[in-house]
Amino acid sequence: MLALRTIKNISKLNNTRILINHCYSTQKDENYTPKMINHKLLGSIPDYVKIVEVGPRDGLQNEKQIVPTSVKVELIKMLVSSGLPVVEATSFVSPKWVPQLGDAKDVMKAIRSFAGIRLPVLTPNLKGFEAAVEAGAKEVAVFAAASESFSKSNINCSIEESLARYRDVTLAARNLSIPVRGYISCVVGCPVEGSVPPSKVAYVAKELVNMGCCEISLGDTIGVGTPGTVIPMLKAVMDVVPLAKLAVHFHDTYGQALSNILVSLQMGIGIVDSSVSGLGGCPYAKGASGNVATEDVVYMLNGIGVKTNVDIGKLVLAGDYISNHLGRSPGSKAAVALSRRLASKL
Ligand SMILES: CC(C)(COP(=O)([O-])OP(=O)([O-])OC[C@H]1O[C@@H](n2cnc3c(N)ncnc32)[C@H](O)[C@@H]1OP(=O)([O-])[O-])[C@@H](O)C(=O)NCCC(=O)NCCSC(=O)C[C@@](C)(O)CC(=O)[O-]
Repeated sequence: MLALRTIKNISKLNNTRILINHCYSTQKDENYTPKMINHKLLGSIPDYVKIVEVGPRDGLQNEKQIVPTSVKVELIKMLVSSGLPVVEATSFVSPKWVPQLGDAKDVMKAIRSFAGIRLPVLTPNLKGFEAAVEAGAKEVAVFAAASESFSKSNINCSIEESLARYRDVTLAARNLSIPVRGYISCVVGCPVEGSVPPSKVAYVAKELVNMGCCEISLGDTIGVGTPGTVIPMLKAVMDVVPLAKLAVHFHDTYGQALSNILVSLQMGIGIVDSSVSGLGGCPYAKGASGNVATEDVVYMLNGIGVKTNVDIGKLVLAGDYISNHLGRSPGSKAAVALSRRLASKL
């Protein structure tokens, strides 16, 4: 495992980029519309990317060994301190289905007073929504799928039944002025059905927007996508949903996540989901690996001059903290390389 002193110095390696990030600290992510810049190598891309950190939820939900609530809370605190604008905190789902997140109420109660940060939680139905609001959640997310088989195995109902449930959730949320994000799983491939038609993804996305979801996160749940399948899917969704509402959510099973993110940026998308240290995987998507690592995303965005406001050194510290707890090496190549590079200079 990496020495604390080593990691604490990583910020210095990225000195120039971090200065740029601090200059950008006035960026507001509410009602965020990407401002495009003409990149001399990559064409038109957003000048700022809003990173939605999903580590404490998507990252941990598949871990067999129960992580203590205090560790989850400390992880969220460290992620918040790195400058991330949104940290998805937990899920108000059935503890029988996802035992790891059975402490959602306690996590939410411990973090709800954190200032200047958005801490959404997943809610699969009205029961979850009501519990989340009672625990202090100010933002929620619903999660549908573009594949019938996955919908059934993940939330025990058909796509249409899930949309009906989410109409109830979005209506209740509107009455309380609570923003709702909509996830779509299996946007390019399903573990049971194989490839998924872009028109199906576009249909579900439009339904979620029509019921009031303010953002649509397009999830390659099993990480099978390449630019060859991601581009047609994004085109179909962009025909029916405003670009500013779209986020991408790539798992890195086949090592394609960064390429897929890059083409998404080139298509104008400015919101990217990722998980610290590459943690993650859906308990109902066998064989799927973790989400793309937040450290790797920030490293790439720093390298192409796209702002995020995130301090990569602090992010590496957070990744090391949770990896230490789980007893494994950090799952971010950038984190490992930055730490080694710094260690060799000490
Ligand atoms: C949706 C349900 C609840 C349906 O589960 P069900 O068994 O069909 O629900 P039910 O309505 O028949 O209720 C059964 C029991 O669950 C309870 N229950 C019912 N609702 C809740 C709730 N909200 N919170 C707590 N308890 C709940 C309910 O009270 C009852 O309790 P009992 O009477 O047996 O004691 C279940 O299937 C479930 O919880 N699924 C969640 C699965 C999950 O969390 N998957 C991972 C998240 S999605 C994901 O990771 C993909 C994503 C978003 O990251 C994007 C991507 O990568 O693709």
